[in-house]
Amino acid sequence: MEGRLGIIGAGSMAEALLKGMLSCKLFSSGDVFVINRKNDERLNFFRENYSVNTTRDYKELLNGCRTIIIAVKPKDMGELLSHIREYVTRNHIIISVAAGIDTGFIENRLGKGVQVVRAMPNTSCQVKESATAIARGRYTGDEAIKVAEEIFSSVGKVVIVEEQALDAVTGLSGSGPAYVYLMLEALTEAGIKAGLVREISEQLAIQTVFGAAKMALESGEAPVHLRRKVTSPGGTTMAGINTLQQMGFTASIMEAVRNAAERSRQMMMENSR
Ligand SMILES: NC(=O)C1=CN([C@@H]2O[C@H](COP(=O)(O)OP(=O)(O)OC[C@H]3O[C@@H](n4cnc5c(N)ncnc54)[C@H](O)[C@@H]3O)[C@@H](O)[C@H]2O)C=CC1
Ligand SMILES: O=C(O)[C@@H]1CCC=N1
Repeated sequence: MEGRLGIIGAGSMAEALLKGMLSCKLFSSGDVFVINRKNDERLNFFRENYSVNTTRDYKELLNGCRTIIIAVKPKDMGELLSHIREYVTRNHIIISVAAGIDTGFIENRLGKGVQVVRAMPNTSCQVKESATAIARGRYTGDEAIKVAEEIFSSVGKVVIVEEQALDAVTGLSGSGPAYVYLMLEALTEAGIKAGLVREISEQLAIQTVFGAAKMALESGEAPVHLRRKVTSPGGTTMAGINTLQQMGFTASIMEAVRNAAERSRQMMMENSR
């Protein structure tokens, strides 16, 4: 991609994204500038491991890069925006991945009709398998959306949605990898309890989730049909599924996504105070 990329916040999300983008050569490391707050260790780590440029100067970052990814925690957004406000122009493309921070919050604090894209990727960016949704702000042009789409397409799949959908996206696919990891932990422990050694149990659990996801993606069949194919009447799967449903599996997942989406909405309220 042409031009330089600035990344604000050198945390786990920034690292996952950077790894994915560099590995598919969307940007060369020399064209990436990273800044982090009061944490030179993290900047050293980024410089040493990814050969990117690092800076402690917001002005240098904003003057040198047109596209900026903001990956700080939601609670730090207000303070950060006050630091960069004077250096941001309408030519910049500001892409925020912060959960529960809407484009209006960013636009109000940056002023001048700045182009903002709100994105919700997940940590699978690192292996180029993120599920990302992006939404445009009030002043965001088509080209800015294209740039964001290209960035997140390089690290997985992208959907473009209206901003009001982003709390739901956050509850489903932003947080979703953690639900799947929890399931992997549980499957592994269950396998051990049923008589397997840890290494074998974990390997089988991970491959099973991977294979099921791949089938759902590639077979063209709906998950409900795929599930029925595994479930023989009176067989082992039915015994397992019946237990899952009796213990509230579907209800738990519905409630988990609802609560996470609600938390995203709450975070907006907390941060706008
Ligand atoms: N971790 C995840 O799975 C996902 C996280 N996100 C969002 O990504 C954002 C970052 O999350 P993580 O990487 O997990 O957090 P993190 O805590 O690992 O990283 C945030 C980094 O931002 C730095 N920072 C804070 N204020 C700053 C400032 N004013 N200037 C420069 N750097 C500053 C911190 O020092 C820290 O290194 C959050 O807003 C989160 O909602 C979005 C999707 C998934
Ligand atoms: O837990 C969080 O708040 C962030 C946003 C989505 C995934 N992790």
